Parts: sequence; C-alpha cells; structure tokens
Amino acid sequence: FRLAVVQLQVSSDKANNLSKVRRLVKEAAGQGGKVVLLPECFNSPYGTSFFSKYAEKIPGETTQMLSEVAKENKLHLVGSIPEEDGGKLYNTCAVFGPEGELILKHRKIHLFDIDVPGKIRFQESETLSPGNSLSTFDTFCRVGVGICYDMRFAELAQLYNRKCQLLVYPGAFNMTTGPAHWELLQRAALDNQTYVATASPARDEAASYVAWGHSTVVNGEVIAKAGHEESIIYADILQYLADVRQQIPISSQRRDDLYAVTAVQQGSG
Ligand SMILES: NC(=O)CC(=O)C(=O)O
Repeated sequence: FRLAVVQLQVSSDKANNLSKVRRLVKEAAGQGGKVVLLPECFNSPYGTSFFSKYAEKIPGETTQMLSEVAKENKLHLVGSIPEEDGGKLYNTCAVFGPEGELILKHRKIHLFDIDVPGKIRFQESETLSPGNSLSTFDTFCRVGVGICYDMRFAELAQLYNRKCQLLVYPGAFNMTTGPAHWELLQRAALDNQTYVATASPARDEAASYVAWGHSTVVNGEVIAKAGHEESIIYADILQYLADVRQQIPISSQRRDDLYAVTAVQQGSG
C-alpha cells in the first residue's frame, strides 16, 4: 500500500491549517495514498505557550475535520493535536479509518523535557500530561503509534516490533536535535526490522520553535525524505519486511533467557 506523509507548513491560523490539511490529504489520495500521516500538533504552532489556546476535546473541530477527510478520501488518517480532557492537556495522536471512524487516540507517553545549555530548553511537562498506554491499529499491516520524543525510547519500538510492520511518529525535532538525531533514530529501526515514518511540520524560520522538517520513511534505508519546505512524500510499503525478517531472523534468535523488554501495561489496539 502507499503511505503518504504530509509535511505541513503550520501557522498560527488554525482555520488555515485545517483547510490546508483538507487540500493536501485530497492530493495525497489522488496519488494513491491509503494511509496519510500528518505532523505533530498540526493545528497549532509547536510550543508550550500555544497548547492551551489551540487544545480541543476529541471529538472537536479538528478531529471532526479529520473524520470527514478520512471518509471522503477513503483512507486512514493519523496526526497529533493538543487535546484537552478533564482539565488536563495532552499531545494526542488521533487515528481515523476510511469510514470516518475514530480508531484510537495515542497520548504522547514521553514528554519532551530537555535542557541543552545555549541551544534549546523545552519543557512539555510545564503544560502537558503524559499518556499511559501503547497504541497499535490495523490497516494493510499493523501500525504502532508514537509521538516525536517517544521515538527516542527504543524499548517502545522493540515492543511494537513484535506485532507491527510500520511505526509512525508525528514529530517536530528542532535545529539542534534534528541534524543530530532525527534520521539516525529512524534508521535505528533497522534493528527492529520495521518501516518507520515521521511527519514534521515544514520549517518556519520566524516561528518560536523552528522545526527541522525532513519528514522521512525508512526501512533501514531511507526510502523517502522531504526537504524543509511544505511537501508530500510517498513510500510504497511492500514485501521487503517479510523477506528481511526471513533472511535475517533475529526475532527467533533473541536470547530471551538472558534479557527481556516487557510491557508493564498493554495499551489500546
Ligand atoms: N519535539 C519532541 O518531542 C522531541 C524532539 O524534538 C527531540 O527529541 O529532539
């Protein structure tokens, strides 16, 4: 099946962000996209000072639009927004199916709290609460869902790998961590023998948080990669995994008698 990744130029105008998503998802569907991935917090500028203003309940205005667009174009649609629920805010990825149905919500498990002196300090936990479950859904293959900083936690990818063929991460790395780690982390999935797709906002040099861009799809090799401007990239998810898993059968060669990665709680999906 064809995966499309929309690298949206997110602005402070929510209505404009939503109308561009409608147009770009339609364009992706016209190119055969059956699963479409949108960036982290695609309806809002990325930053702790914006989350409460742009947050919505699910269902709400933005996810209603996602539901309609998924149904109109008969595809799976994945993307994160700031969510408000019970007085708390989350960074939540909603997944809609081709009938417009909400399949799952994944709330970012690992909040992006870093302090790199002289470069970047970002503390999502100042405004957001973490999610508490792993999330997978079934389409043409089984898909594991994480959001941005979740990608840094190899244990999560290892757990997903046991049942998934594709991992998707709406994300927004920045001009410090992007060049250093963005592609490297995705390519590390080589060890997990899965496809990995990331969707970043396009770069806006005038924004308070400048996203790295470079949305990417890898299967160990980089098979599709955007620049830093608004664009859609496509990747055909093929037989590759079955072949490589058979040729290099690490899943049956693991030394479960020596080490283990275990989920304490099972999540949705
Ligand atoms: N934005 C994030 O959640 C993570 C990020 O930018 C990084 O890990 O670097």
